[in-house]
Amino acid sequence: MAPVPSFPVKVGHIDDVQELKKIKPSSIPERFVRDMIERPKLATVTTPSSCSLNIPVVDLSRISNSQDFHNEIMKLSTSCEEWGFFQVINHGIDLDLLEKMEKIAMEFFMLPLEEKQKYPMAPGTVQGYGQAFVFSEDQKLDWCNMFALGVEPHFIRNPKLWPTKPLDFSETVDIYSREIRKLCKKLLKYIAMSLGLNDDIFEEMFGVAVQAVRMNYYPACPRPDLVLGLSPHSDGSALTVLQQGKCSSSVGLQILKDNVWVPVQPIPNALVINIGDTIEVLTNGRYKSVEHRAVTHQEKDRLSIVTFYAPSYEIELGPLEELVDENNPCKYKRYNHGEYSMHYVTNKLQGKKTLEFAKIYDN
Ligand SMILES: COC(=O)C(/C=C/C1=C(C)CCCC1(C)C)=C/O[C@H]1C=C(C)C(=O)O1
Ligand SMILES: O=C(O)CCC(=O)C(=O)O
Ligand SMILES: [Fe+2]
Repeated sequence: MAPVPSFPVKVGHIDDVQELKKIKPSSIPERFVRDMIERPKLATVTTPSSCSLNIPVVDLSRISNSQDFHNEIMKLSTSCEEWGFFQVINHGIDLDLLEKMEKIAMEFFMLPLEEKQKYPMAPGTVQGYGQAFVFSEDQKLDWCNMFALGVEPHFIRNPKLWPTKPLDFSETVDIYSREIRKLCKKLLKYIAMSLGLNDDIFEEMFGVAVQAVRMNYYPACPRPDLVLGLSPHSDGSALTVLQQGKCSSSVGLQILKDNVWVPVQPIPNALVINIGDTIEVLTNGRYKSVEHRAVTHQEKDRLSIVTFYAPSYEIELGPLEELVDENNPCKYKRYNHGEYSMHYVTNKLQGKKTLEFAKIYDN
């Protein structure tokens, strides 16, 4: 079963940030204003050390070339261990398709509010148009409009939430998702190789993988120093593939490395990949599901298109025995992924707190 909370959720009024921007309020509504500790530091005051760091870039064409294979797989391994994030170039996905996906996502967000509200995200759920992960009336809100759809397997789809406008929206999401699915399978093979495991291990274990797509639209914000585009979180997926909008050039994604928020500089035509909680658990913490967030910009808007790729809800998982020994004692319990998904989607985004579900604390 797809994870859906069964309890009633009262979230209060949630302002649509695109509409807010149009009425130009004299101040930012209180529900969006973050406590001091959470507020992002603007680029001008970001420490120089964090600015000079860049997440690694993995070139997939080098992995399929026998001469470069070893070095590139090593780079993939270091990226997953030290960063939990990397950008892939030469990923093989048709650039026109990426562009088309960006175009239809943008066209959707530019529709009148009444049209978008035909596909509402019900309080406490994660599919449709609105704000996900809001569970109470006093919870702070993100400066973001989201539109999310379950894609695979088909039973997680809610056909009522697939828009009829723009006309080619659903077809494009389907074609795009098929290509991203192939990429995820390929990446998981390489990740398995980088760990010295059988390259089919994840594919065989995952069953029919769950796949969802979320489009995040962050309008420009008059006070980016007070708000967050997206709250800090780690992803509950095995892998996440993130496409940053080309038209919107603002840098918005930040990852937490050694306690510093490091901005991810978009590389044209690259895709950002991050390790999700499932791979952290399976690798017994060797590959990290890293906390990340999005910030907004005073003048520029930003779009991101995010695919979550995860095992079937039926599977039981825990650290792979090959990655547990006396030097690396088992850090996570075994659990059912459907239960983890339910836990993930019924809790607010709060850094790495959701993964506490699986942690063993006594070693
Ligand atoms: C920040 O994370 C998410 O929005 C998210 C949601 C994914 C989903 C949908 C949009 C539709 C129904 C399925 C699913 C829960 C996957 C993250 O996805 C992660 C979280 C879990 C758990 C997971 O498996 O993928
Ligand atoms: O917009 C971004 O860059 C971050 C999106 C993200 O982390 C998510 O949707 O889970
Ligand atoms: Fe994320």
